Amino acid sequence: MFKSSPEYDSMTEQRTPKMSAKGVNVYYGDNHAIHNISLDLFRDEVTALIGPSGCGKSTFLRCLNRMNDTVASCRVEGSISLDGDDIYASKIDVVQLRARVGMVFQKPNPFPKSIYDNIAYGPRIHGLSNNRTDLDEIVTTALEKAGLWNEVKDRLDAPGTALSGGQQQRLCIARAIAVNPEVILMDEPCSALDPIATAKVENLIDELKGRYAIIIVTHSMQQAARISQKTAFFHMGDLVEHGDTTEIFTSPKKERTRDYITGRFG
Ligand SMILES: Nc1ncnc2c1ncn2[C@@H]1O[C@H](COP(=O)(O)OP(=O)(O)OP(=O)(O)O)[C@@H](O)[C@H]1O
Repeated sequence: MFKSSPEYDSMTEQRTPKMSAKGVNVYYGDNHAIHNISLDLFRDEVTALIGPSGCGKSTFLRCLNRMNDTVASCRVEGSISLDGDDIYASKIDVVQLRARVGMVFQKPNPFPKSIYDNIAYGPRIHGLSNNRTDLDEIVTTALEKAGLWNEVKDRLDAPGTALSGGQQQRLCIARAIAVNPEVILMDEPCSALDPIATAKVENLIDELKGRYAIIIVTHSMQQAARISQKTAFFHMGDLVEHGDTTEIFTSPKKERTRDYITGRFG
């Protein structure tokens, strides 16, 4: 369905974005929620979306795997591509798209199934395993990558919902990983977690960034500074500024960004 593309174009010596948004506008009925957003997202990088409540961070994030399709009043204009292919094209299979562009939500949401079946569900419906041995391997690997294997290996049949909040969130990350995504979207993945569980998820994000493009919505500027390489600052539906995280936090170019990061509003 999609053509594969190199991460790096040796002719132009430029990195090819994994995903690219161009002129994206989103409306909920008459509410023009985000305005003309253009942003490139790269593999091997964590991009943090920051900004005050209601500025459109989650709306933009949800456009990247068409989660907004589920909101009846929502209209998306502009273009968003994955490896150069328009994800809003009519030929696109949205279930496949959401496997390639996985999502982790604010509140851990394991299925009411065993730990094993939480992970095995996606690979089963996407036909990624031919037999139980393959499936066992996928489950083990996903739990290892999510840093959860040692904590759950002796109780794979226990319900996912019986894990602690932090473990549940890592289970949800393992579930996203199990279907071989290329991009992982995270919508405030630590906001329901305590500081220790947050630190584990942040370490995990850092380990995962070498394999995926990760885009994370966070209310915490400290978290954005700790875990992201790129930061995009949204305000009232505008993408005000985007660039290297260090630069955004130490020498922002726009006054609105400066005011936000210095705590003048937000
Ligand atoms: N499902 C929805 N239906 C109608 N309007 C919505 C919906 N989701 C978001 N909006 C509106 O879109 C605008 C942007 O909201 P969004 O949730 O994207 O902001 P946000 O920056 O992620 O906020 P927060 O940090 O509080 O989660 C707001 O005006 C909000 O009321």
